[in-house]
Amino acid sequence: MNEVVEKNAPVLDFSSALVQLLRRQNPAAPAELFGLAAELAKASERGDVCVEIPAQTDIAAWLASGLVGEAGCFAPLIVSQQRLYLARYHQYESRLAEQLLALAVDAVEPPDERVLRSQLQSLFANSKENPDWQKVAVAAALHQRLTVISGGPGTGKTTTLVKLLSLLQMTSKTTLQIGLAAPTGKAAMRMQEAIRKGKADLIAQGVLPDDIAVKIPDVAVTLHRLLGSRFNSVQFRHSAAQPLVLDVLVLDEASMIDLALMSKVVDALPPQGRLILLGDKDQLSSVEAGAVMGDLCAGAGLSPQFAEQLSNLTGQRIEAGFSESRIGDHVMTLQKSYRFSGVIGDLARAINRGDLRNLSELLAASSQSENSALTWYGTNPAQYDLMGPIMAGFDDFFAAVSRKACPNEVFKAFEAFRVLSPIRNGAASVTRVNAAIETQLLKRGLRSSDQVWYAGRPVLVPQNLYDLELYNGDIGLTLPDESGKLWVHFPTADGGTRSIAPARLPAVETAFAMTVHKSQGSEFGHVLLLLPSPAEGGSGLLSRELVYTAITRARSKVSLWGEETVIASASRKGVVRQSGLAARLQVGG
Ligand SMILES: Nc1ncnc2c1ncn2[C@@H]1O[C@H](COP(=O)(O)OP(=O)(O)OP(=O)(O)O)[C@@H](O)[C@H]1O
Repeated sequence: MNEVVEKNAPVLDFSSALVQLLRRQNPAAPAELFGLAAELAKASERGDVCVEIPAQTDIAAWLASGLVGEAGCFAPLIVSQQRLYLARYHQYESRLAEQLLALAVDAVEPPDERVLRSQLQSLFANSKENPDWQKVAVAAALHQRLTVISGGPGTGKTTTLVKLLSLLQMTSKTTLQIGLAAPTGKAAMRMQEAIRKGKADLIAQGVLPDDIAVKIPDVAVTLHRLLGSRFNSVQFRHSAAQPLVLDVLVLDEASMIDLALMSKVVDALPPQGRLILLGDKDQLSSVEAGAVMGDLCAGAGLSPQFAEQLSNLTGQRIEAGFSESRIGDHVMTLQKSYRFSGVIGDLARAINRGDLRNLSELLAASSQSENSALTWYGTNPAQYDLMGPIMAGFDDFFAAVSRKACPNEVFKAFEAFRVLSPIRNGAASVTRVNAAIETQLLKRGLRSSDQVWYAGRPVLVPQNLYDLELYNGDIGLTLPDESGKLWVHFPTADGGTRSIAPARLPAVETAFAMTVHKSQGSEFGHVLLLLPSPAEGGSGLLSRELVYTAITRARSKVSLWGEETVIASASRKGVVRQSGLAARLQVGG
């Protein structure tokens, strides 16, 4: 009988399920506690790590209920620093903060300052910046176990990394084992391509000797692969008990790494291992809970002693900053973009700063000519039939599919253009655009109406599929073999592709258009960004970080579809994720 009741019971959302569980444990607990627990569950699904507890709350009564404990207690909910946490998030956050602070104070063998000064001089001989923050970041990292390098697109994070790794190898008595990883397959692939290019550039400039270059790896893996994911388990093979066998771990696209994963990576770092994080603190936070990169960079500034040491090493005047953070000396921000000198960079900056006047001028000056780097469909966006520009954007891709070009070539053509939207459903959404494109393909005879799989169907993997070694966000392209049989090709780390039968991929989504969140860690030649108005249901999701992230995915062209008021209000709205990590890293935290 019980079984029947269970089977027919409605499926509860997380919030109701949590409250039900807590009520079962102690029905007499304070009503406000159940209320805030429900809010906490909902907030955690939005990406918050905790919620603030109202000032007048009788926390003693909550603790007496047995449902809430203080740090270190065994209870479903934890109260800490006037915040309420789900126990596991509290564990991740407090442990990560402790480990980062320990890494920050842990000394490394200091390099010979005289030698380092001359090595920096030769590596940055062509530098025209003063101060050159790339040089400062390298000089700082040589003295640290923990270094965070934040910078917008094209600010030279990878270039800086290659110089840093070469100096680490040059100054080490033994060859250092260096691991390179990124949160998604796409990001790992981009990381290794950028490192290969960075190495080649430095070799060509004559500042990276061949014997050092070979000691800098140029193969990057996903974080899940690095840590050793296990089938059906959230635990990894590598942890504090079985640390990674590495001297230096570099993580790219750190803004995409959520609290739980970051905590597990740092856990798996071996004693004496160095951690270097690269990312852009202004981008969207991770899909899962936390805002780790933003929290690590919050309130950071250089201490007077370290600023002076860096001034001596770099021969440049480095100002100390007022730091609220205990890891302020470990956070380096690269300022100058070497990629975006034109309108895309200006637009990204205007959005980031909420500079509405500049934004308005840039939009007004945009043109709808093919060659313009910024096209704006803004005056009454609904009047535009976007299918023309969208299909034109995929012209080269469809041509490559039709002439049965090799998978790598088809991938290259696909990377040239992408439609991005903040929303999955509704007008101007990912689903709507993908369906409209598939209708066009039907009209052009490139697929038949009953065909889910067709030559040229791009697909996105929406979750980790460990048995297939595919990860959330991976993109595959459906292409026929010589006999006409369809296979889905995925890029591999060695620059090739591997193919999987469509039948093994039941849950994938068509990916001509994708959400801005899923586009993180990728880059496309031309991005067409759809920004739905409040009436179209998109405004709640729009934020400065989202528009900035979307725009900076574009290498050479951005097409923007949305009213100026929508873009302006997004750029005024920063996303604040509730988290206690920044506070734990703060002076006195
Ligand atoms: N100091 C510099 N002087 C001149 N060009 C530079 C400098 N630093 C980087 N670049 C060039 O700028 C481009 C972007 O550099 P890099 O790939 O290192 O940036 P990034 O911040 O890693 O970019 P991404 O946004 O892709 O993560 C490269 O072509 C690189 O050669």
